[in-house]
Amino acid sequence: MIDAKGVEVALGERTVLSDVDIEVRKGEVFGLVGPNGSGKTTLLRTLYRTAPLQAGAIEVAGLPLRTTGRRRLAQVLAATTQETENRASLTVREVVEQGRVPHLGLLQPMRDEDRDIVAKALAATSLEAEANRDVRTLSGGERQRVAIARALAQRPRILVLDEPTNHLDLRHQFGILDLLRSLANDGLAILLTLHDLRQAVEYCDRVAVLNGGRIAAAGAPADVLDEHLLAEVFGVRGTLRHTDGRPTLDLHGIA
Ligand SMILES: Nc1ncnc2c1ncn2[C@@H]1O[C@H](COP(=O)(O)OP(=O)(O)OP(=O)(O)O)[C@@H](O)[C@H]1O
Repeated sequence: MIDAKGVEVALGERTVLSDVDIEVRKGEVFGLVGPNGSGKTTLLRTLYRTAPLQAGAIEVAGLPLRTTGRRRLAQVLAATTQETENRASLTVREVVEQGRVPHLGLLQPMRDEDRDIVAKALAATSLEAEANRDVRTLSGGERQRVAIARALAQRPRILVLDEPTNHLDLRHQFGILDLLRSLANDGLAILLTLHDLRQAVEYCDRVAVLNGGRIAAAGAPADVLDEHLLAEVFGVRGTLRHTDGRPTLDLHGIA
């Protein structure tokens, strides 16, 4: 669903990503992890084209990113960014309805099926009770869920999320991760950045570790996030365990 090869990105004078390959498949939750400044957000930004691709090639749902139109791209790929700030006076429902825009003709009003999709996106993110509130009055966590609801309303094949658990209390973190898991089980390809390596181990089918703009390792989290890599890349001590056949990560502090 996402096939990136040899991605190189420079911002200003700095080369921020070099020789990055990733492949995200239908039905999987793929985590991008790495220390601060390692290039995670930049890699996501290349996908929605707010960071320039100097070299390499990216295909999304079989479409070459360089030559695909904005609207066509938005029909297959939806993204939530760290900037969930909304300055206009819109209700939660109106923001989520924006997700339908790539599927409607110019000036075409919302159809019943669009309203139904919006209602489902609001329900999936537990926002039904907030639907008529002005988004500017919401907490950071509530806005995060609005951004996810808008992306879901786009009915994409690929969902890209930059730190979707940021600002969320623990219950809503697990709620969102469970939701993403079930969306992947239904066939969506999900690419997300995460800082919490324990969540990456528990929720991601595969991860890629970015370090200094390069892929340091990629694969199943239990194969990748070993003691050596945790110390080398993240500077922490950690141990992987298997409980009831599922991997979990214990972190013990600074290496
Ligand atoms: N517009 C820019 N101009 C120059 N350098 C930039 C620009 N944007 C980001 N960078 C640099 O690119 C590098 C990668 O940044 P990026 O935001 O992709 O990292 P990240 O892994 O998402 O970090 P974090 O975990 O802190 O969110 C950093 O060193 C950052 O300072």
